[in-house]
Amino acid sequence: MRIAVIGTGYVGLVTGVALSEIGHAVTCIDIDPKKVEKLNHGEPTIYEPGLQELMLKNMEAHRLSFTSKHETGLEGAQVVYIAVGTPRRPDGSANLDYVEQAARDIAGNLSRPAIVVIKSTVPVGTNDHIKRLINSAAKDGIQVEIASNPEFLREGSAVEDTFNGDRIVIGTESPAAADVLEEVNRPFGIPVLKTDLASSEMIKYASNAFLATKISFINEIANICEKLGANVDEVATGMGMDRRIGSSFLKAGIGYGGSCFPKDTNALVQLAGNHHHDFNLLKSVIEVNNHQQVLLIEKMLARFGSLKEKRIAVLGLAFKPNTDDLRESPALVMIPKLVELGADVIAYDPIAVKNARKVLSAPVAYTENVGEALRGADCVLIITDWPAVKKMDLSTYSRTMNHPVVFDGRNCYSLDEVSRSKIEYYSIGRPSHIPELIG
Ligand SMILES: NC(=O)c1ccc[n+]([C@@H]2O[C@H](COP(=O)([O-])OP(=O)(O)OC[C@H]3O[C@@H](n4cnc5c(N)ncnc54)[C@H](O)[C@@H]3O)[C@@H](O)[C@H]2O)c1
Ligand SMILES: O=c1ccn([C@@H]2O[C@H](COP(=O)(O)OP(=O)(O)O[C@H]3O[C@H](CO)[C@@H](O)[C@H](O)[C@H]3O)[C@@H](O)[C@H]2O)c(=O)[nH]1
Repeated sequence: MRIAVIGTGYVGLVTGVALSEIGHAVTCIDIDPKKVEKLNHGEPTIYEPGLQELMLKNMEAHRLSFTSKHETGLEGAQVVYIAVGTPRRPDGSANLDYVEQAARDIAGNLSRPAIVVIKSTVPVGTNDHIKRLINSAAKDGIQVEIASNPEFLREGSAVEDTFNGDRIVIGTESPAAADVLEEVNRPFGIPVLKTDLASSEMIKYASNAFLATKISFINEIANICEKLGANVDEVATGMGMDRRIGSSFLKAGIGYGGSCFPKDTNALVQLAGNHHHDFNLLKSVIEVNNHQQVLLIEKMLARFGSLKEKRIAVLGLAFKPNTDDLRESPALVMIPKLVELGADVIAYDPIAVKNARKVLSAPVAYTENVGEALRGADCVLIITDWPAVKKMDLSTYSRTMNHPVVFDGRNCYSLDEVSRSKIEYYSIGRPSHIPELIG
């Protein structure tokens, strides 16, 4: 099948690479010529384990190419994926400007009838709107069918998720279009759910909202555990053993970040509100998450009285490990707050420092070496559960820091291990550890 993918962000690039890997001829189009130039040199524009090898393999096999010209990329395409951004507007709703522009680009350049597949996360009704937009503006009256095919990959494990997903959702108006897309995806060997457009669009928002709800739920349980002396990790393990509940997304911490959960939960609240439904449950999920991001700073203030001139080592900037993405990372809320409180911050991340320099204006020192961050620090704040942090021997803290006081936003260490160490330790939803003789 001849396929065009519009957008080479996370979703567009991984989709394009994966579709070429299963044998399709794919051209990825991006309006950013710098991205296209990099891609044409075999360099992915995102950090994603396993992506570059697959990309190079399929470029060499002439199944995968990149262009900044819609006319070239759309030439002969039978299926066109839209995978452009749908960022949050100030009121929380999804901004559809990029999707609409992609639709106009398709209308102006398509050379044959095609199925247009929206992979971007879009509010219910968008597929319908985009189909009308393309068909009313179509060059030479060329008409398209529309399909919703939401993406469920996670950053940091995008390649793995794409080839081992739980389901592929295909929403269409016509069974014929659904059959074509089922055929396109057949080599993945993943169960396909064929449904209508609106339900498909809703499955994406409902899935992200549900996962975010699980996280805020366990974070609230964590906050109660702290008051009662229980250990949230034990509680989550016990809950997760019930197959009706499931063990995933029950890891308590400083809250969810990333380019999707914050944006999509807000968009769903807004979408419901537009149709006179007050989505109170989801509003609370968002509120709990926002509060969770500052709770550890409150604990730091309770411990030290003031953070003025305290040297704080922040471990992790990315919103989760295995990505250099900082979009909606708790670091973007917590670091400026620490600086505002007068702290002297040195931030460690193995791969996200370059991106942090672009988006964090607070005066912060950066390092890609965890030891350098710890040297002479008065306390540590763990924001991302990077393997290098999780694997660290706890004696490193007591050997290198001024005072080994650790505020762990990701529950990286077992309390057993901590109790045998000399560190003073505060985590989420678990008893603190305060050894004797710490200043
Ligand atoms: N990032 C994720 O992990 C993830 C996972 C699932 C779903 N999604 C959804 O997928 C969509 C894309 O997300 P992303 O993170 O890949 O976005 P992104 O912003 O990283 O990338 C979008 C790309 O599209 C390009 N673009 C914009 N308009 C264009 C046009 N008219 N023609 C060609 N290129 C154009 C941009 O230059 C950019 O490179 C969003 O709706 C998002 O919610 C994202
Ligand atoms: O038990 C957990 C699980 C996750 N998180 C946090 O939640 C955020 C999101 O994590 P994750 O879901 O792993 O990453 P994303 O790449 O944002 O993926 C989510 O968002 C994507 C975009 O819509 C979807 O495609 C994925 O299915 C969905 O998992 C991160 O800050 C994690 O630290 C927790 O705090 N506790």
